[in-house]
Amino acid sequence: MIELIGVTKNFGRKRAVDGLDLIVRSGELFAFLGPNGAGKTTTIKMICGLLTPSAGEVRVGGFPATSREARQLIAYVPDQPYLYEKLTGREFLRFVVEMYGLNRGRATAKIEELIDVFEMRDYIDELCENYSHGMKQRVVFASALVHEPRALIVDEPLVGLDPRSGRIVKDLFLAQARSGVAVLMSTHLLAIAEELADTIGIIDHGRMLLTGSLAEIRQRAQMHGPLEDLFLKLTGGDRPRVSAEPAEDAPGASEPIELGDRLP
Ligand SMILES: Nc1ncnc2c1ncn2[C@@H]1O[C@H](COP(=O)(O)OP(=O)(O)OP(=O)(O)O)[C@@H](O)[C@H]1O
Repeated sequence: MIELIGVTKNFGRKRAVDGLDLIVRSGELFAFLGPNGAGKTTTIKMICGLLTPSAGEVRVGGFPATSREARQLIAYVPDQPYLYEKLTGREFLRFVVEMYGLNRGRATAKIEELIDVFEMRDYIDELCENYSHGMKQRVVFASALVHEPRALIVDEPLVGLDPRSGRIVKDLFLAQARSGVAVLMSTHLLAIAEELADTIGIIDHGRMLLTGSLAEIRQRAQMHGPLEDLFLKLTGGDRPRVSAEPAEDAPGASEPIELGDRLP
C-alpha cells in the first residue's frame, strides 16, 4: 500500500533522507523508529504528499503520493493536533466530511460510530477551544478515519495521552490493521513498537538500518535483549553515559550515572 523506492530528500545541502526503501503492506502495522533528526518526519511528509522527494519514488496504493488518488487513500495524524477552535468537535467532523465530499448519510453514521469508539459523547458538542490535548487528539483521530482511509500515518501518536486515551488509540491501530489498513506509526516509545508492531524499521541519518519483525531484527542484529539496547547499539553506541556532576564530596561523585540502571 505504501511504497518508497530509493527515496532521497535534500534541504539545500542537508540530506535528510538518503536512498530509503520502505514498504508497508495492507493490514501491516509498521513502527518507524529512529533518533532525533533521523528523517522520520521528512519521510512521513513525503508519503503524505506534503513534500516531494529529490530522487526516488513514493507511491500509495500504486499512485504517486502527490496525486489526488493517493490523498483519498491516506489519513495523516500529526503529533500536534490542529482543530478549528471555534467549531465544536462534531462540527469539525462534519467539516471534514464536506472537505472529502463524502456521502452525508453514510458519513453521519460513521461520525456517530467514531464518537462512541473514542468515547467523546460527553464533550463532542462543546467548542474545541475548551478541549484538553487528549480530547483534541481523539477528535483528530476520528477526523482522520471519517473517510475510511486505506493507509493511516501517525507521528508520535501517544504523546500527552493519559493511559485510557492511549489504550483507545492503541486498540484503534490494531483494529485498523486487522481490517486491512496499512498503519505506519512513528514513535520514540520503543515499548509501543514492541507491543504493537508487526514490522519495525529503524532509520538513522536518513538510511534504513534494519527492517523486519522484532524476532527478525533481533536475529539480524545478533542481539536478543530489550529493543532499547538493540536500538541504542544500532544508532550510535550503547546506553548513554551522563555525568550528573554532583558535588565533589557527594557519595559516588566520581561515578557517571548509566541511564537505565535505575529502571525496573
Ligand atoms: N525544512 C527543513 N529545512 C532544512 N532541514 C530540515 C528541514 N526539515 C528537516 N530538516 C533536517 O532534516 C533532518 C531530518 O529531520 P526530521 O524532522 O525528518 O527528523 P525526525 O526523525 O522526524 O526527528 P525527530 O525525532 O527529532 O522529530 C534533520 O537534520 C533536520 O534538521
